[in-house]
Amino acid sequence: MHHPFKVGFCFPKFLRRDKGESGTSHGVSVSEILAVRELDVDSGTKDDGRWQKMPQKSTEAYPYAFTVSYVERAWQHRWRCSDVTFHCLEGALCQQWVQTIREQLTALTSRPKHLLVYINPYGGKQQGERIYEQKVAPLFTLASISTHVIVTEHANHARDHLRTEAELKKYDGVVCVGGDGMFSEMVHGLVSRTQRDNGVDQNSPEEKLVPCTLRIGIIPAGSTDCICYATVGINDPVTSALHIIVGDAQAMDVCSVHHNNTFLRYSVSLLGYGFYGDVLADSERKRWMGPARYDFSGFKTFLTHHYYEGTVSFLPATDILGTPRDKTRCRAGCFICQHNGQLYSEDHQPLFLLPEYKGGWRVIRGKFLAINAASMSCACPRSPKGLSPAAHLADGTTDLILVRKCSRFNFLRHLLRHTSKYDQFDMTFVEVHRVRRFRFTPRYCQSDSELDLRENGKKLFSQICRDHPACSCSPAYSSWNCDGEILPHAAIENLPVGQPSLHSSVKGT
Ligand SMILES: CCCCCCCCCCCCC/C=C/[C@@H](O)[C@H](CO)NC(=O)CCCCCCCCCCCCCCC
Ligand SMILES: Nc1ncnc2c1ncn2[C@@H]1O[C@H](COP(=O)(O)OP(=O)(O)OP(=O)(O)O)[C@@H](O)[C@H]1O
Ligand SMILES: [Ca+2]
Repeated sequence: MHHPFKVGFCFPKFLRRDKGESGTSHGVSVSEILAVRELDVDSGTKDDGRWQKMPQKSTEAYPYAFTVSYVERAWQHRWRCSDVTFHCLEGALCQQWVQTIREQLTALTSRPKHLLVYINPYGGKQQGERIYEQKVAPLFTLASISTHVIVTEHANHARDHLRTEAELKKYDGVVCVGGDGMFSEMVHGLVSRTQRDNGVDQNSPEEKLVPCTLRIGIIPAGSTDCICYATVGINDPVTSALHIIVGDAQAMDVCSVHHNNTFLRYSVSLLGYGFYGDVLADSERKRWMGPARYDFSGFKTFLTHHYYEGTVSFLPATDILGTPRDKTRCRAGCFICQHNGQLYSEDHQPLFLLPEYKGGWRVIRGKFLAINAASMSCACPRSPKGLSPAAHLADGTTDLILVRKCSRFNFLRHLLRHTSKYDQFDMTFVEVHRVRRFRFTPRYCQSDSELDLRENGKKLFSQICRDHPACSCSPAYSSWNCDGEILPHAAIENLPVGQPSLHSSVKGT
C-alpha cells in the first residue's frame, strides 16, 4: 500500500504534501484543528468552492485528498487559520482519516457548538457588523458552529435580553462584538440573571455571587478593547474568533460597586476617579470622534489638571501570593491565580470576611489626581503593559493606585511611563496597594444627601473657591469611570467578589 502521508504512532503527526513540497513533516495538535474536509481533487475545488492550488503531478498520482484547517500562531499573540492538504491513493483511507479526525474533534467537549452573538453596530469605528460578517462568521461556519445573531438597536439591549429573555439553555456561550462597554453589558446581563435565578441579593455587599456557567467571548470592535487585549494579548477579531472556536476559557474577577448599601454596577477592568473619570465624562460628549475622543479628552483633562480631596479606605490583601510590583505577568494557567483563587473555593470562607480581619482596614486622606482600581492589568493598544502590569485576572484582588496631587510635569512623566518599560509606580506621589475591597468618600460628601449636593455642585464649587481664593479651582467632585461607564455617585464601596466567577472564551498566550 502506498500513500504519501505517513500514519505516525502519534495521531496528530501528519506528513504534508502540498504546494509541491515532498515529505514536509508537520505536527498539528488535535486541540488546534478547526475543521477537516474532503477534497474533490478531480474538479480541482474544495467542497467550499474555493480553488486549491495543486501541482498537476500530485493530482494525477494521488487522486484522494483532505484538508485540515488549524490554528497557526503568528506574530504578537495573533492566531491565524491555516490549511494543510494531504493526498493519497485510496479513497477509503482518506475517508478513514477524515472520520477519525472528526471523531476526535467531537470528543473535545469544551468547544462551543451553538453561540448567541450580539453585535454593537456603533462601537469603536462602527465596524462591528462588517468585522463579524467578513472575519468571524466564515470561521464559525468552517468550525460548524451555529449562531443566533442579534444586532443591538439601543444601549443595554444585549444586557436586558440576556437578563430576561434569552433562552440560555440553547447555547454553549455568548459572544459580543464590540468594546469594553458591550462586554460590560454582557457581564451585567449574565451575572444578574445568575444571581436572580439562585436567589442571591445583589445589594448585599457581604453576599457571595454565584459564578456564571456560560462563557463570554469577545470579538474586539471597540475603542479601548482592554478586556480583550488583557486576556488574549492582542485586539484582533480573527485571533479572538479562533480562541472561541477551540474553546479556550479564562476566569476573571468581577467586582461589585455599591453606594450606601445599594448595588450600582459590576466592574472587571478599571474603576477610576479623577483623571480617568474626567476623561470619560468629557469623551462621552464626543462619541462622534470615535476612538480618538479619548486622546482629545485625555489631552484636555491633562491640561485642566484637577485634583480631588477625599478619603480612601481599603482592606489590603495580606493572605495572597504576589504584589503589584512583581515583574511576572498574569498568563493563561497563572499559578498565582490558581493559588489565590483557591481561597474562594466552596469550602473556604474568604479570610477577609472573618471578624478578625475587620481590623485590617487602612485609611488614606489626601488630594488625588487619580484613584485607579485595576482588577486586571488594563493593557490596551494605548498602553500595552496597562495601568497595573502585574495585576491578575482571577486572583480575587484589585490593585488600588493612588496618584497624589503633583505638578503637570510629574503627572506627564507618570502617564508616559504607561507606554514604556519604566515603572509608573516608582514615583514619590504614586502608591499602589493590592486590596480586597475599598471605599472612597469625597471630602465634601455628606453621605446620604450627596446626590443633592452634586445637583448643587456649582453652588458648592463657588463656595469652596470663595473660601479658598488662592486655590486652583478644582471642583469638589470627579466621576467614577466604571469600565467605561460613568457612575452617578462619587462615594462608593467596591469589593472584588473574588471568586473567579466569570469565564471569557479567551486566554493569554
Ligand atoms: C503622553 C501620552 C500618555 C499616554 C498615557 C496612556 C495611558 C493609557 C492608560 C489606558 C488605560 C485604559 C484603562 C481602560 C479602561 C476601560 O475600562 C475603559 C472602557 O473601555 N476605557 C476608558 O475609560 C478609556 C480611557 C482612555 C484613557 C486615555 C488617556 C489618554 C491620555 C492622554 C494624555 C495626553 C497628555 C499629553 C500631554 C502633552
Ligand atoms: N445599538 C446601539 N446603539 C447605541 N448604543 C449602543 C448600541 N449597542 C450598544 N450600545 C452601547 O454603546 C456603548 C459603547 O459600546 P462599545 O463598548 O462596544 O464601544 P466603545 O465604547 O467604542 O469601546 P470601548 O468600550 O472599548 O472603549 C456601550 O456602552 C453599549 O451599551
Ligand atoms: Ca484581579
